[in-house]
Amino acid sequence: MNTQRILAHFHESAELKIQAASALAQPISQAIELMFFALSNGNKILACGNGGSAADCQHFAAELVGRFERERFPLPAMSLTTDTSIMTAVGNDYSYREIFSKQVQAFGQAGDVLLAISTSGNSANVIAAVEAALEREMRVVALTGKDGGALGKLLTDADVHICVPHTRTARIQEVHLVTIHCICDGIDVALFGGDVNE
Ligand SMILES: O=C(CO)[C@@H](O)[C@H](O)[C@H](O)[C@H](O)COP(=O)(O)O
Ligand SMILES: [Zn+2]
Repeated sequence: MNTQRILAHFHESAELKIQAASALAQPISQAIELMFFALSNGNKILACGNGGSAADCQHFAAELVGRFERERFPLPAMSLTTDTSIMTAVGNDYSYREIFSKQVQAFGQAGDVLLAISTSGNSANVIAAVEAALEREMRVVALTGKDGGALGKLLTDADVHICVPHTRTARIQEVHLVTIHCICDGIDVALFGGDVNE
């Protein structure tokens, strides 16, 4: 295969990351503060998203419960994308739209944070989860792209919207991943101070 396409992917991805950094640094910093505040007060983080974003949720939860770059105690984060019995039962008996919102209603408590990931901001099940979270007085950190979709419009001033300025799903997901790593690093720095890579 012509390597031109491969080079184009790398270049577009790298250029977007550089371009998005200045726009996203502030909301990412707010997301770190919001999550650290919740964790410091005995609250937890729930995460939901579809497809590649489901994988991102699991990646994030693994880094909080296990570790990111430093040894530390486990932090309470849970991906709502992993229990196939819950998801198939709710999807089958109710609707696919409710597979995350029912779990938010079951596990979410006031003060918890929902990490809602959707590149379009228009996935009905992620939107329903955000609505359920807001009803429970949880805070929301939304990772989106494009124009933030319907999800972006639901958020309040107490929530954080990290909207990647691009239209291509794959590129948006790649920026979501570096954002997740920034958040994990920021939580570690908030816990322990400046780190090895400063
Ligand atoms: O990873 C990819 C595409 O790169 C896909 O699996 C993608 O995540 C799925 O099509 C999702 O259903 C897209 O949903 P969303 O990001 O618009 O909420
Ligand atoms: Zn993907």
